[in-house]
Amino acid sequence: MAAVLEVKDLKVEFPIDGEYYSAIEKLSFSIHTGETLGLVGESGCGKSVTSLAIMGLLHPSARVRGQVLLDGRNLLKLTKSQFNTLRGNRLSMIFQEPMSALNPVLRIKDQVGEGLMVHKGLTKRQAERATLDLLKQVGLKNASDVASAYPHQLSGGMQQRVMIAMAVACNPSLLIADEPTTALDVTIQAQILKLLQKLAEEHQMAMLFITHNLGVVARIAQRVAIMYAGRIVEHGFVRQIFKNPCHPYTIGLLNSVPRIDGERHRLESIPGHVPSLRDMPAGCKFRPRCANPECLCRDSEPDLGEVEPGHQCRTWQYANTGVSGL
Ligand SMILES: Nc1ncnc2c1ncn2[C@@H]1O[C@H](COP(=O)(O)OP(=O)(O)OP(=O)(O)O)[C@@H](O)[C@H]1O
Repeated sequence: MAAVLEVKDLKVEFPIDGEYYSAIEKLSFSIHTGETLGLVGESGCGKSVTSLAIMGLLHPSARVRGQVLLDGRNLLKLTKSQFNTLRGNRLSMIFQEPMSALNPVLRIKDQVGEGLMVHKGLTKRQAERATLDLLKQVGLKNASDVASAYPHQLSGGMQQRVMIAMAVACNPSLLIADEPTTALDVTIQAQILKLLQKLAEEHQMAMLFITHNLGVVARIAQRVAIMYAGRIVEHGFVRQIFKNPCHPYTIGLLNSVPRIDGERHRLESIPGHVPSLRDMPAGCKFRPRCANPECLCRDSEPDLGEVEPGHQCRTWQYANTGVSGL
């Protein structure tokens, strides 16, 4: 199957007090047609910087190296206007807070319709008809009432459905979903996950699903990349990561996921915190929080190595096994 998105050796640095500090390092992954990759990590691990780099929305002062290939085209080489054409068209994104992405003074039909007119060249009338279809597709039954409403007249779940309608309007190759259910209550979260799953299948989209919650990933993604301090520390199929987690950070994240099988157990949080960019430890970045710090981790950082086909981990145990591709 063809890779829709290939991120190769991405590095992002930000200037702080005149010096550059690295927020993303050695980041490589790919997503194929119809596939969802979950990108998981605590706050400050670099998930948003990754998505902003792909979307071409990083602050101009950021220094970006490596390659971000969408359908084989390196996005890091695009001009601003080429990026503007791509965004909302081949490349879409939905955010945690739909209200911050919707325009409060425009009716829903004008906001959804605008993308269709700009990117698909529809007339106003055609765009209105297509908008109604899209609103129905995302499960909004009273589509014509929703189309005439302003964002504040809709519930959070409805606003998120509208955002999803806008995001899939032009059949993107890649949809980035950044914590899209975090602000919603649990029942609505489940509905939105189901909707995204259905649309990804129907439209054969590749999806990058960003979250801090491994439990959510298990429900929507086929593969998962665990991120810590701007690096992928473990990567594999969801069943591999849940059955055989190998990196101490992944194990820590799994111990902090509430069980849904009803069995009660104590949730453990990982002691310590994600290092800030100016505070990165030498060697393994997780070492200060690790329950079993190995002496080797102090001096240098292990590369990703293969645990089993499709499953890679950044610990010394696997460091010299090589990686057959992500
Ligand atoms: N413009 C910037 N200038 C300097 N540092 C930045 C900038 N943007 C992000 N960072 C730093 O990069 C690191 C990664 O941040 P990022 O926002 O990607 O984390 P995250 O995993 O998405 O967290 P959250 O879940 O809270 O959004 C953090 O240490 C953050 O402080």
